[in-house]
Amino acid sequence: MGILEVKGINKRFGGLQALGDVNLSVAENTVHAIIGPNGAGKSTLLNVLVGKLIPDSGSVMFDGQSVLGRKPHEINQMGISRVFQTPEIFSDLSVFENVLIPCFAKRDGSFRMHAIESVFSEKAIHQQAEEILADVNMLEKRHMIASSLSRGDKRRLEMAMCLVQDPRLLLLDEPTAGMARADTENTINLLKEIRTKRGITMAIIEHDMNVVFSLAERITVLAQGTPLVEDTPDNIKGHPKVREAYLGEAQV
Ligand SMILES: Nc1ncnc2c1ncn2[C@@H]1O[C@H](COP(=O)(O)OP(=O)(O)OP(=O)(O)O)[C@@H](O)[C@H]1O
Repeated sequence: MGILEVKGINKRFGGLQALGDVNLSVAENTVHAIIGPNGAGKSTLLNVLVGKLIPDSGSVMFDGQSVLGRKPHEINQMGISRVFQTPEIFSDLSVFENVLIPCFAKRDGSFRMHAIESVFSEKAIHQQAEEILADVNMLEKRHMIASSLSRGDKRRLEMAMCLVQDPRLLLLDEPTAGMARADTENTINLLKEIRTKRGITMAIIEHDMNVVFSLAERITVLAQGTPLVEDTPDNIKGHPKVREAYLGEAQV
């Protein structure tokens, strides 16, 4: 039984069946890639998982609890975080200030403080922000303005902000889209580090097969809204059904 269990998901947009009977099981503490040609339904599936889209039928269970019908922020509080193609950071603020924002938001969202406790908690929050920046190897860049970072480091910063919430499942939507090689490598290493240090389960949508094969332990191939094959990267490589699905696109 996976930490994420998707069963029989169907989603239509008018006459178009974007998802047709999608089943997916993501095991805890693994990196699971969802790949497939353009229009296969990958983003639609991700949007269902984070509560942005309501499917016509099916179920989504996270750690034994139903996700469907919950609002995106409630799903986030359950421990599911999504990372978008473009890092969501505050460009005009420093690296450190960026990480302080979710730290304070977490404190203020969880309980009210008396003034004296608030002062102590502020120290603790600064320490927490430093620890998280150290975790993603960004402590030395804490005073830099976020807009001046490389794309790979922007991704590192965003990931630090995301880690404040202590997610158990990270959903990554093409995390290296549009990146130069060096930034892509930076991001692959970042995700490997987070996986090793924190054991966070990851489901990743990605077109770059180098990224997929560097990170994934399981791969599900979607085509026309339906899972074609689910297997290990070695078995997916050169799989005839996968080649057929990708005909005319990037080689797998
Ligand atoms: N809001 C929407 N309204 C109508 N059709 C949609 C909507 N969102 C997606 N679709 C259609 O559903 C199908 C699946 O789209 P989706 O974006 O999930 O595919 P994808 O696998 O993520 O593709 P890509 O790799 O190009 O991002 C496509 O045919 C798309 O045009």
